[in-house]
Amino acid sequence: MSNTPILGVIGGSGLYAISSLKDIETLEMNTPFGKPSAPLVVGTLNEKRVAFLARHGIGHTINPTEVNYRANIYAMKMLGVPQIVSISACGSLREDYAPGQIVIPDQVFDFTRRNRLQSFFGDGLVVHVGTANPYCEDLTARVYQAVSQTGVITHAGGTLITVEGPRFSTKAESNLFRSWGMSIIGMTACPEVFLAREAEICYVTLAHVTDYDVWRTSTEPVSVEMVVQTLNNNTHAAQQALENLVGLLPEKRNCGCGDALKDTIITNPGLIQSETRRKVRLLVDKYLPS
Ligand SMILES: CSC[C@H]1O[C@H](OP(=O)(O)O)[C@H](O)[C@@H]1O
Ligand SMILES: Nc1ncnc2[nH]cnc12
Repeated sequence: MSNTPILGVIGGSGLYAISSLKDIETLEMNTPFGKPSAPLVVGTLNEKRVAFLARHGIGHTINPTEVNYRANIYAMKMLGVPQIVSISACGSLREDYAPGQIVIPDQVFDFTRRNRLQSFFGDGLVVHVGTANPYCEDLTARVYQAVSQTGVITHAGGTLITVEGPRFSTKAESNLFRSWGMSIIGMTACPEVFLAREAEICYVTLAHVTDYDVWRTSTEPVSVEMVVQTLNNNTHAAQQALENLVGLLPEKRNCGCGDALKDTIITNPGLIQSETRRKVRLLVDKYLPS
């Protein structure tokens, strides 16, 4: 078996480890963008190597604004991970997406405010990556199949709005997001999904619906207790879905994610500083003259 992980899993609130991983290696990593949220844990799941990372750190010490999203995605890239599933706790902005169910969104809306670092590039290297369809459609189909097999009610599609947090929304905000057609709400999808695209890694969010946010008059407003309680009832389903998913992953990707940076570099290669290039070598070397 190759030691290169076939799948990366970024676990969010309530998912700090994959209990069924075997033959584990724990890797303290460093990247040109700093340290990831926690050591990466590589282990075997259903006969395939999988890399796991706890987004908020062990013991949940890092809030959504403070997560070093660039280091987390770059660390996955350094391991050679071709596809990532993000597990995320989300509020529902629709009546028919109920707590306890799972949503696989197909769009995101970035409503973050605190200037989260959105790109690996800059410093004299200008890159404009396409994000019209931010989620990998091939991986989405497989994740949907894997989750459906668990028996949990699963919804394909919907727009995930990312708010800055760490506070939950006001009723005015929640109702506005509903009027905009948003389906679910979280605090971490952006910029993670965009950085995965720049790293040419397929990316999908598996969203656990944990609450109805604050808009629904007949329901208590979201609280941490509510989120944790719903997640605790659902952790087993997420782990089972991951086990199913590794059995459904292709040996070779057939989507376009692996070439996402093709024709996106607009800077004259002769003007790129060697220090800048060195930092993102893993991402751009195949597109630049040596
Ligand atoms: C604990 S409630 C709010 C918190 O939960 C979600 O985290 P993640 O997306 O990492 O599962 C949400 O985005 C907030 O960060
Ligand atoms: N209602 C909510 N708003 C933002 N992030 C969340 N994570 C879980 N529920 C949430």
